[in-house]
Order: sequence, then C-alpha cells, then structure tokens
Amino acid sequence: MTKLILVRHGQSQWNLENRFTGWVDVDLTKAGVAEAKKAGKLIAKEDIQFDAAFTSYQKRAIKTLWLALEGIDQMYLPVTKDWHLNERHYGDLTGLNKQETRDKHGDEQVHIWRRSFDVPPPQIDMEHEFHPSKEVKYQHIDPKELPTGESLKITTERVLPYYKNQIVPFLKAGSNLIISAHGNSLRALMKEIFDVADGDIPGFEFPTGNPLLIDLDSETLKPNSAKYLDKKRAKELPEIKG
Ligand SMILES: O=C(O)[C@@H](CO)OP(=O)(O)O
Repeated sequence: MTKLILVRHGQSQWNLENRFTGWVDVDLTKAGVAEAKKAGKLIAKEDIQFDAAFTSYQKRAIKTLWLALEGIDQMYLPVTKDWHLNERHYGDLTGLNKQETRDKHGDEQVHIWRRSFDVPPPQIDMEHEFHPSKEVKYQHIDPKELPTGESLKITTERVLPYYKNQIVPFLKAGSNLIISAHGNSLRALMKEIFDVADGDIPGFEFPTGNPLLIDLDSETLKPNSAKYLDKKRAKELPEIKG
C-alpha cells in the first residue's frame, strides 16, 4: 500500500477575480496562502513519511507545495517540477472574466468550454501574448509541443504519459508521494486512478488547498480508500470500483 496526496493549489488571484487562468502564472491570494498552510496542518495529522513530491511549473502550485511541506516539516524532500502537470491551457479565453464571457457567449457555451471533456477553447497563435513560448521557463521546449488551447481530453493526454512514466515507478516501489497541481491536471490523474468515464470526469471538482489522501494498492495502482482531509470543504469523490 502506498499513500498519495493530491492537492490543488490554494486560492489564486484569478480564482478570486473569476478569470480563466490556465497557464498564466498568477500567485496565491492571502486566503490561498492560508489554505495551503492549513493543508500542511491537515497532512501533518496523518503522520505520513513521504518520499518525494511533484508539482507544476506554476507558482500557485509550487508555493502550495512549499507551505504544505513546511507544515509537515519535510522540506528536505526531493521535489520534481514539470510543465506536464500545469493547468489546462485556456487558449483565447485566458484572462477573460468568466461571468462576462457568459454574458457575451451564453451559459451553455461557457459550460461547454469549461466542463465538456473534448471541446477545446479557441486556439491562440505564436504571436499571442499568452503563447507559452513567450515565457523564459518554456523556451527549452519545442514550441510545437506547447499547448495553445486545451480541452480536458488534451490535458489528460499530456498529464497521463508523464504520470505513467515519471510517477508510477515511485508508486510501484511503495513510495508515499505528494502532488501539488491544478483543477484540470488533477482531474486527469483522478480519471486514471479512479477509472472515471470521459463524460463523468468534468463533474468532479477539486476544492482549492484541500488535500485528497488516497490509499493506493501499489501493484494495481487502484485506490483502497480516499478522503479529503478538510471534511467541511470536501467535494464528492468517484466511487471506488471493486
Ligand atoms: O481558470 C482555470 O484555469 C480553471 C481553474 O481555476 O478554471 P475552470 O474551473 O474553468 O476549469
């Protein structure tokens, strides 16, 4: 058995402003910092010795991980940061206010963009201010590999090969891990671990800064049990298939 914590970053500035965020590297709000610290306290109560941690290239997830590791006094752990764990890229919706976008395009269209499995948002091109190649940290990556507007399906197709190649070997070896990431990159992991159907996975929401503790069978990598550590802010979990 191995213990896996999945934690979505604490509230970000653009969560607060209700803007499509995706790959924009916005920081945590004060409330987000408090959520991340609380996540650390909640994980500490579980008394788990971790072996490694993973996070994205985005500071809201990185800082959440720092604060959680501080909370459990395990700041020495090896941390791997990788862009494959980044949030879904929101294409040409990036930066727009979600309510204003509903007012302009209608509730149904915005719901399709946000919660369909395979409808991507409008794409951006290389010239666009939010094209990832504009950021120094992505300049070592072939621009053709960088996303320009992802559906949850496309996000899943970049997150899961990374999970299988880089994270699963740790889990199979029985290592306890923390992964700090984003609403949609975590949905991709939830889909794989809980074997959730394409059409059902957009319905599951990760609350910000609320660690999900999963007891995994280290052979099958399927969950034996799972719980959010902050019960008051818990959301529904997929059923565990026998
Ligand atoms: O804006 C975003 O990047 C994501 C997560 O905050 O939003 P959504 O809830 O639409 O997936």
